[in-house]
Amino acid sequence: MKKLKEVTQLNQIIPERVLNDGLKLPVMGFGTGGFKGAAGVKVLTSAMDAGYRLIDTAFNYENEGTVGQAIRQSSVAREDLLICSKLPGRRQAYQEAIVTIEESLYRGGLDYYDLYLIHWPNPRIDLYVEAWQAMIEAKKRGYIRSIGVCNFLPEYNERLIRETGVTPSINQVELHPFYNQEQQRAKDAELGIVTESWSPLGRGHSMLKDEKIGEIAAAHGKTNTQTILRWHIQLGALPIPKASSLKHQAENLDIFDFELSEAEMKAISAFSSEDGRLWGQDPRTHEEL
Ligand SMILES: NC(=O)C1=CN([C@@H]2O[C@H](COP(=O)(O)OP(=O)(O)OC[C@H]3O[C@@H](n4cnc5c(N)ncnc54)[C@H](OP(=O)(O)O)[C@@H]3O)[C@@H](O)[C@H]2O)C=CC1
Ligand SMILES: O=C(O)C(=O)[C@@H](O)[C@H](O)C(=O)CO
Repeated sequence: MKKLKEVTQLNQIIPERVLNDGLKLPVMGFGTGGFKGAAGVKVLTSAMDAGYRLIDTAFNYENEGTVGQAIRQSSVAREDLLICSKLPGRRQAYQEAIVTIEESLYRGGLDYYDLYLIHWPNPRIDLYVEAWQAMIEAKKRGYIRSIGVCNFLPEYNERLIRETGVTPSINQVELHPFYNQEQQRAKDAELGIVTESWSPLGRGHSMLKDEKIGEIAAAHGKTNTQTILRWHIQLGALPIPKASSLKHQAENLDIFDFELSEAEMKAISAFSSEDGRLWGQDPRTHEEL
């Protein structure tokens, strides 16, 4: 793997990678679930000003407006930011999906989203292919630059590709040391899809204080959180940690000057188990509307 430090450009804290449709994304983004209103705007402008460029929101977070307001207040130009939102499960029927994407744009006060993802597959309802067709159309209309999915098992992605000929650029899935998604990552990579890690820190899980991870972290003069984020990057996954204080935001950005060894990577991956999903959200059965 090319050392990430080598590909970092001037004035750009986070290195970039290229998606299968040519869109360039920072290798780490910023999660926004729960950041709303004036307090949310403050957190988000702080994150943008600190160096985060890829911002992850969703129709269902009810904070696309907060994200839009933060964009207008931050020191960063809109075109230098990559804003991602998501289509809720209850809006997967074709026409509803188109209108929802338009509504997402109005909520954010934006002309376009850089990325838009199907939030959950909800296979029982069986509308995700129709939703995908709407996303393809929304991209053609210029509402979205790049389209992807969340929580899609390999068979769901294969079906999208088979039935529409269009491969998602991103698959955002639960991924952290307790659930390292080894098979999902391999299959995403085979299909040319970048795996993004949601809840990359397990939402403040005890892994942030774990002694074994602490020993690895100490060997590099880093914190557990930095070590876990670095593990995501070296796996080839794209983490989107959330952090409410500038202290944590800055700490989480400071991960591009060290490299974990193969043994250290393996030791962190070894926390994982088959039932390691922290909230039991198996996309086969877990539905979100
Ligand atoms: N597509 C999907 O289905 C899903 C997508 N997501 C997306 O993923 C994003 C990230 O996941 P999320 O569930 O929010 O949780 P994370 O795994 O990002 O964890 C966030 C928690 O970690 C803490 N934290 C962050 N940095 C540090 C640090 N340096 N030291 C100590 N604690 C720290 C935060 O505390 P503090 O605020 O005090 O810094 C917060 O409590 C979401 O916000 C959302 O955008 C999430 C779930 C599902
Ligand atoms: O945060 C998200 O994007 C979700 O999909 C959440 O609903 C998450 O799965 C959750 O918090 C469920 O309790």
